[in-house]
Amino acid sequence: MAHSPSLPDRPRLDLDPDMSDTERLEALREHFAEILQVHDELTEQLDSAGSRRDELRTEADRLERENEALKTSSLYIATVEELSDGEAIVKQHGNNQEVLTELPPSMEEDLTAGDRVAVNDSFGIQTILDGETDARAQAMEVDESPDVTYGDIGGIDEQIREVREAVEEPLINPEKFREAGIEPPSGVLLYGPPGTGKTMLAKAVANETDATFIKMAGSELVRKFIGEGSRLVRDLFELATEREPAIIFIDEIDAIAAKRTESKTSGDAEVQRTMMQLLSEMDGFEARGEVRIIAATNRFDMLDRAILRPGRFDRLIEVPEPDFDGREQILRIHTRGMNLADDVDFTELAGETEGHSGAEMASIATEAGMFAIREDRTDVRMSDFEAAIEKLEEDSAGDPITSPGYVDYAY
Ligand SMILES: Nc1ncnc2c1ncn2[C@@H]1O[C@H](COP(=O)(O)OP(=O)(O)OP(=O)(O)O)[C@@H](O)[C@H]1O
Repeated sequence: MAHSPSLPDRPRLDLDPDMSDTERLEALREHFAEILQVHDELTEQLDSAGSRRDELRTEADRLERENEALKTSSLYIATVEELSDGEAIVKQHGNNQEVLTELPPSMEEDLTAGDRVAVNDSFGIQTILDGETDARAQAMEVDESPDVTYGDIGGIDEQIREVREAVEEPLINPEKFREAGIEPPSGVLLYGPPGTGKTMLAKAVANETDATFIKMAGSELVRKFIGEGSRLVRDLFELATEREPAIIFIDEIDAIAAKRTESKTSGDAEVQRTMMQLLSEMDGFEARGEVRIIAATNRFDMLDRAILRPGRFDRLIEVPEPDFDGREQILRIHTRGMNLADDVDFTELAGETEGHSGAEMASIATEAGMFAIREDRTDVRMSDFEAAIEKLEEDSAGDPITSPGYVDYAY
């Protein structure tokens, strides 16, 4: 904080009774001059205090605006663990951080331990969530306008064409199908190894058709929302109908639609109920208008064939690992914004990355950029890409899931 400047000393007037009139006059003149000087100094201090006040006012306005923005920004989800005397211990979901927070008086009566609440950055409780809103919000990722385009996806042009034909056409030109007297595919299943662009494809279709993208992960339904699976599947289709045109994307569908014999959770009636709900939603699908459904799996071999019957996921599209040209294209896409040195040779890099997925090609590009930054350079060189490939191979050597040779699925 700035200190206030000290005030000038008050001028003293010392008049000696023995002074002559001339001396008195001189002393008075001097005193007057001193008073004028003090006056000037005080005026100057007043001016600078005035401008400091203006500065503080601007700062206060800015803080107020920031405060408003904070109040309206995103909230975190937490669970109330204990309540006592106007205070509560809440535990934030995700990072499990526990915090003691003061209760707003208006909420004291309504809150009980175990309630789920929305808290702001300073853990102030903003609202009490009902269970339904909370699970729905957590289980589904809703994106009104995803920004992925077909141009961002490399090496799977044929798959893009097939998805456009099966999902985009029926949404944009439904009359074409009516006139030709054919039913568009009900659901599209994308299958293939991890990180090959399946999610990107679904997002790009939503973008291209101005549809809302609604994603649900099968594995989360089984792991996180035990007992809520079938209700959430119903909610998923309900939400899509509310937001149509919409693309429903069910990732890792094998988690809820595995063959009984192979599923680890085969005995789990809950998983079975979730799958039955999905099938019944899909069977009543035609009436739903502008909603299209895409699912993805890395484990095609595990799927219960019931979900592949006509009227359900009846268009299967394999999304394989990128080939030589695909890897080159993906690298080009992910280095579009980079400052590349002249020696970067994409063809050579594509040759050195056999067996790597699209996601791995993307991480090679990012890692190469990091190597350049670490060396304080702004251009990314061939040697950075080579170091990035080496790092990726070292990192995945001990990890059978991401290592290039992983072929645990059979089609
Ligand atoms: N064909 C591709 N073209 C460009 N980038 C790609 C491609 N495939 C993967 N990527 C990169 O990898 C990331 C992950 O890809 P995506 O989520 O689409 O894979 P996925 O097939 O859905 O994987 P998973 O089966 O693990 O869910 C993308 O965000 C993108 O950066």
